[in-house]
Amino acid sequence: MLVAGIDSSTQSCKVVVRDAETGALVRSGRASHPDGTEVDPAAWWTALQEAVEDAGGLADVEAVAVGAQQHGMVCLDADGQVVRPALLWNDTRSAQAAQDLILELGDGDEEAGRRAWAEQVGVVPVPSFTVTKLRWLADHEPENAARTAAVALPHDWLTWMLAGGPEAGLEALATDRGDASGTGYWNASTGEYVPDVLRRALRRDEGADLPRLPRVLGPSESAGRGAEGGLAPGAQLGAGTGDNAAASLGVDARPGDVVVSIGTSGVVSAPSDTPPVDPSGIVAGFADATGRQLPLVCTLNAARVLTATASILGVDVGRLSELALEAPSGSGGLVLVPYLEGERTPDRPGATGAVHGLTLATSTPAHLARAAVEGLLCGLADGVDALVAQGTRVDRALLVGGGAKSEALRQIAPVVLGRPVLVPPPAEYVADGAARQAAWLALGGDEPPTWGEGARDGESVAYDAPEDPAPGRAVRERYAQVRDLTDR
Ligand SMILES: Nc1ncnc2c1ncn2[C@@H]1O[C@H](COP(=O)(O)OP(=O)(O)O)[C@@H](O)[C@H]1O
Ligand SMILES: O=C(CO)[C@@H](O)[C@H](O)COP(=O)(O)O
Repeated sequence: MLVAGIDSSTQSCKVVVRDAETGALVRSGRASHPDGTEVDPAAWWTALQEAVEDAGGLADVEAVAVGAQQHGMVCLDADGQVVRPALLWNDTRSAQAAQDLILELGDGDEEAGRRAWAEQVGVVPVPSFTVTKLRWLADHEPENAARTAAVALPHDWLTWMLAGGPEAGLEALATDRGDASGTGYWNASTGEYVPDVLRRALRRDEGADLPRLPRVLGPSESAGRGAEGGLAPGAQLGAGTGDNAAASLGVDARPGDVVVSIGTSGVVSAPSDTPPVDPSGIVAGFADATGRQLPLVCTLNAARVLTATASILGVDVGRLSELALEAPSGSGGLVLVPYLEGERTPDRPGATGAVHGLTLATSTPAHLARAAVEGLLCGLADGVDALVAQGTRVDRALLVGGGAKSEALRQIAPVVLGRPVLVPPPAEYVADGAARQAAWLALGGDEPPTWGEGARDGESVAYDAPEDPAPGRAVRERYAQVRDLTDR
């Protein structure tokens, strides 16, 4: 029996077809997404069609599930038509909205507002979260806000499109705990939507209608069947989930593991039984795709820091990695603060990147290459510290995402993170997690199927934590000296 998993992420769409019982890879496909932080969902649908075709079609799969970039705001009108292009997780135009929503919940007191959000919703708004995008819409495009009859996320919308889209009706919209927890109006601790927050975001009066929200399915529940004549005709549709929850399932993260994902975003997340309550907003109280919690820290700048630095140096990312490994640990004091798209963690949506510590000695391509890798990792190491401060056990890091292909990043990660790092064989772990969820739906049972070594397309590579933690500490201390010397 075959199942399929989809990863509709920021930069591309990937499809894997795997054996439901063993997890063995049968075939795969991919297609690119357009650039930009505002994207017409039709582009995701086109890319999914191309990726499915590249993967040899889905006519023979029993079940399919979609993992996708989190938080994107997809507004639908009463006929199921998209109201405006989706605002993505890395679109920072709702920075003021985030600030306003914090202040409003605290009656003008920011600290009280942060505490109220952390306790009542499990997250403190940053511009990534859907709730802040809805407030932006209400303030800047009130006609579009008024036309919005339903709000979905990228994975909800793609799953619904597989089920027939507008013909299936808005009532067919479904989501899962993992992605719902990234909206800012669903609480992962209670498992409930928080309608008052949605009402507040949209500035709708008490008693006025609220847009329809997708039904929140359990981890192995069905979202219906693929429409006849569609991309996956008759296939069972899994609940799907956000890409980070899917990656956690795909890589089979266990307590003690922190998944470090170097994609467009940099993410550290760890499966847990305890929802975090972090008024600083650094650790978001998200849910996972197995029924548990997934405390998570996310930066806006990760793999693209490497491509941007490679472009400055006029080399490719392979050469960037070689250069980085030629420079000394700490890059001779050269630090690259990688806020190239503004930053979410720390919450500095208007910040820009910076280079500190240029001297004649550090003015070399190798020093800059290493500073890029170290800067990117220092931001993530701060995230790991924040997870630990919330009581999360972190024994080792599992490195995934496109940037994990960089040998320099692999070798420097244990130094900066101060922990052993395991790099699973290169694979599409988000799509794999979605496929495992689809297999769970198709096969039944209380737990997702255990996929052994047969599901792995290669060997994991282990990088030990350094015996001497001092160089790693020095890198982080130097980074901390200059991290905040940037505009907001
Ligand atoms: N060998 C490599 N070294 C560094 N970065 C790489 C390498 N291979 C791919 N990447 C980067 O990985 C990113 C894509 O990773 P991916 O996890 O698919 O991102 P996303 O899920 O956000 O679409 C791209 O920015 C690409 O440049
Ligand atoms: O906003 C977050 C997590 O909160 C991002 O992780 C997005 O989910 C996009 O992921 P990638 O495309 O970078 O994988």
